[in-house]
Amino acid sequence: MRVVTGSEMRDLDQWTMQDFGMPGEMLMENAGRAAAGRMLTRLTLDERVIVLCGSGNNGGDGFVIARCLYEAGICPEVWLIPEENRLSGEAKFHYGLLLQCGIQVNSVQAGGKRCEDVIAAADVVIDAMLGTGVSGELREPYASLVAACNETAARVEAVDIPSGLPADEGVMWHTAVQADFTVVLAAYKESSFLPRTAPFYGEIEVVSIGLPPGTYDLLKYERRLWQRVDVQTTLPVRSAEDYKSTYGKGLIVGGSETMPGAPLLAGEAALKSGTGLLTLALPASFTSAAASRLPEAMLQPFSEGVRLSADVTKFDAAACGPGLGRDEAAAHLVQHLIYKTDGVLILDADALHILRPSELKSRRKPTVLTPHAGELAALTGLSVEEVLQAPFQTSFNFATAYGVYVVMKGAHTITSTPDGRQFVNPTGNAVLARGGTGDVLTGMVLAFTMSHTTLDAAVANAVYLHGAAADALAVTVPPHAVKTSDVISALPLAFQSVESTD
Ligand SMILES: NC(=O)C1=CN([C@@H]2O[C@H](COP(=O)(O)OP(=O)(O)OC[C@H]3O[C@@H](n4cnc5c(N)ncnc54)[C@H](O)[C@@H]3O)[C@@H](O)[C@H]2O)[C@@H](O)CC1
Ligand SMILES: Nc1ncnc2c1ncn2[C@@H]1O[C@H](COP(=O)(O)OP(=O)(O)O)[C@@H](O)[C@H]1O
Ligand SMILES: [K+]
Repeated sequence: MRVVTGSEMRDLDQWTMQDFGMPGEMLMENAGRAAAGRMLTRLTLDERVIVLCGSGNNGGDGFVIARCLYEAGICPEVWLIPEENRLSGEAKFHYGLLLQCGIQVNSVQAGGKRCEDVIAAADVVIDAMLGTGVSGELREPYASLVAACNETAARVEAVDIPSGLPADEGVMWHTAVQADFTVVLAAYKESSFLPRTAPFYGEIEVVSIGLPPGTYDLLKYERRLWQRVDVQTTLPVRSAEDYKSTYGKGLIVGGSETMPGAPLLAGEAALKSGTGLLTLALPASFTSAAASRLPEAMLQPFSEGVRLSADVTKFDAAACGPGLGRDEAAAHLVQHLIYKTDGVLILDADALHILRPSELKSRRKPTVLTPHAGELAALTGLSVEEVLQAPFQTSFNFATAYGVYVVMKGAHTITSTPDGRQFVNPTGNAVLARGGTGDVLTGMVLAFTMSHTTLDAAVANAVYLHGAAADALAVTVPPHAVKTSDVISALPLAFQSVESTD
């Protein structure tokens, strides 16, 4: 399932109409009919339904939806917001069809009965006022109608985008319809994954509108949801012939006097995600505690302030950062790993604060960075607010500029590849909003980079299953009564959830 910007969506529509030859009226019929189909699964014959139609193509979808509801025996009250003469193109065509069916259309501009009062008295409001074409502050009468939608007790179902909300990240916006459901046309829009804008969508359903196969390949960059089926088709199957080294030799470097637990969480997660041979490089003062907690791991003690004695070239993959601290010795360690490791290097937590980004360009083997918004802000010199406003662009820019994978963590983690593709993660919940869950992810990424055929799948699958473990926990335990190591304990449930055939 693709994730697009407003302008990419317009390109897709244009290619479908001009190059593929599908008339715009047909595309709009497909869109409206598909949206109506979803809405009809919730509508009952006794509900008072109002369809609000704007002047652009989103309004055109509203005319089609109204006609489809009539076909199904539901008589919505249709309201046209602009003057009739403002309609053009496909929207005008479908307005004409609606009138030919003998369906009455009320006009907001005509005066008399107030649309706001009808919205207040409705059971269901279908919001086809504004879609991807919205720009700037909402003008009247849209601003008042959006406010009325947000005051009514009715169920609000938006078409494509809740009116007023931008399709893209990074756009200033003012107010928007708070929908209960949004039937998204063809592809997710970026704003459905951003912390500030996602809540306006309510529950999202994506419908196909008949874009021809291969259309998405014409877009310059691939940006898509990483779904269960992707995990199912890329997760390696363990074979009876496997040996302990089949899944690689992994190294985790981290820990300091004040944060001894972080590398242990990463280590336990790596072991529970398939790693056969794991070495933990930790400050010498707590290796005995580590040995009793993780007897499966080998240990490389280092005295704080002293460099790592292990030959890092012997490892297939290394992860560095959890609990490491940010002093000069830690910075030397990170630099040492950047220059000396001969496999995949994963940098997380403190390592992200002390690395010099320019040094990443010297790496000949892949590098994976796993920052949250604050860490990506530190890496890029932007503010956290700027990163949160444009997570797609910020992580894309960093990944492509430095040739690294960037896993920007959040409620919808975005993985960017060095060549500019992006995968959005659908799993996870607020169970993960607690200290140490990022360390767990780091261990999983380490394990998966050594077991998977491609690094894209390794990173995206680790993120997916990390979230799936939290989802499995959330259905069995109240989210308050969880600690981070419970997420590791739930990993078998996460693996099972993708292995089952239902
Ligand atoms: N062929 C296509 O392009 C298709 C488009 N579709 C629909 O078309 C939508 C996009 O259509 P449009 O590009 O016509 O744009 P919209 O329908 O989103 O809105 C454009 C109209 O809104 C007005 N407007 C913009 N900003 C405003 C503001 N701040 N305050 C008040 N009015 C404002 C503009 O004057 C313009 O008339 C999609 O979201 C989707 O619902 C679907 O029908 C599928 C096919
Ligand atoms: N509300 C949430 N919904 C889904 N995932 C979340 C949420 N909050 C945090 N996460 C996930 O939890 C992890 C937190 O990582 P991080 O911020 O590095 O924590 P720490 O440094 O304490 O380990 C990330 O994988 C992030 O995507
Ligand atoms: K809308």
